[in-house]
Amino acid sequence: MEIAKEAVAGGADWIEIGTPLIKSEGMNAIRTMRKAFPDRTILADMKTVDTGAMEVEMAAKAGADVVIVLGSADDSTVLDALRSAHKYGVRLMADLISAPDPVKRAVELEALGVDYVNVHVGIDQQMVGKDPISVLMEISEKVSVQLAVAGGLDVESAAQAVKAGARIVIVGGNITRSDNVTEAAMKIRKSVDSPDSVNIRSRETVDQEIREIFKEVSTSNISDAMHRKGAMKGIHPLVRGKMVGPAITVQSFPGDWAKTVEAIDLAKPGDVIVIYNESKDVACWGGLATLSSLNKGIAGVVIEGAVRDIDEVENLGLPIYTSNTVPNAGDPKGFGEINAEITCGGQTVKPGDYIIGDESGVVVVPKERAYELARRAKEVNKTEKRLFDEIRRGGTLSEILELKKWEKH
Ligand SMILES: O=C(CO)[C@H](O)[C@H](O)COP(=O)(O)O
Repeated sequence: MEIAKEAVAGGADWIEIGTPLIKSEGMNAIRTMRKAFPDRTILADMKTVDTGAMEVEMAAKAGADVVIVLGSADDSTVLDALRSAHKYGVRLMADLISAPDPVKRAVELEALGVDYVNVHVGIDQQMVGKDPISVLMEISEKVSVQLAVAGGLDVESAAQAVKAGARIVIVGGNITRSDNVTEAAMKIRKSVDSPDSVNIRSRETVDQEIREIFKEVSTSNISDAMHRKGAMKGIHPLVRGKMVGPAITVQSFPGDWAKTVEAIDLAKPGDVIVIYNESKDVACWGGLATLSSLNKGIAGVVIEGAVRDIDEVENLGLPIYTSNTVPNAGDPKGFGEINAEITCGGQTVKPGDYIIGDESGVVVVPKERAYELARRAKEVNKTEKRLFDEIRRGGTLSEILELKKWEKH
């Protein structure tokens, strides 16, 4: 309710009751919003896939103005939903989320008679890099039904969507999980009203985007996004500083520091050297290796094993995370391997996996899922910002999360 009030203050015309809210609170979510916002259009995202007439009737009687049916539902469901919508005086929007051929289906849905077609890329799909704008452009050339668009829209993509022909712009997380909902809604409003005034930046490479996001979020955000996995055990910051980069791995052996130091020469600027050395009593890393790493532009070092020359490495400032410190080193014997799969801090690390370190410790993100997990961590980060904002206003975490209600039963 607070978020809805703040979004309306920022210029939102419609209030969408999202599917998760409908699933957790049922039709009462629609009734409550209807009562609180008598002059706003209430959109009920039922995502109906069967019993179209019954679900439209429920939402309409609770106070919705527009009800969403899944575009990929059977024609019989869409048609019966439409009959019910006409009977109860509401409008029907068909949502193209996950439709196998969205362009073809949009044409069919227009022919079936829906009031709106929503070109929608779902939240999970956004996390793997999909966005709705290019499909929207294609669809808007083929239909004249009013088009809505949704799927991770922000100030820039909202403007692009309007220019591509969208009449309704549905924005979720970039408003609802902002730490200033009113301001976020105002910015979207402005971009929808004057799309030509918005400067569209060119996109970074995927690797740049991953690094940028991991720099913005915390290791705790990332571990949450990985369902509490990915954190190294027993590895702590020795020289503090945010560290982000792909791993170059080193498997070394007690008393030997040859491979740990040779890895510096193989590493590229921005890499993180991740070392497993069995010995907690003989150092495999020290001040000279640290200075060499700085010369190569390495982002940081993680060592399950021991580091020495602590005064020097602290002064040099390269982020180092380790399990132990000792004064004595071994010798460069030459055992071990560079860029083999290793275990460090209890986590499997492959070359190229993303390694992120901060005050809380180190997490490992498998390279195959780096983009998705960066995006998901950013969502966790946004949610936490919103929670901080609500707690600052005087609440407590358990009140805001309704912890008792949502404990596992
Ligand atoms: O229907 C939804 C998810 O299925 C969302 O409401 C819609 O995608 C808008 O949210 P966001 O802008 O965060 O994608």
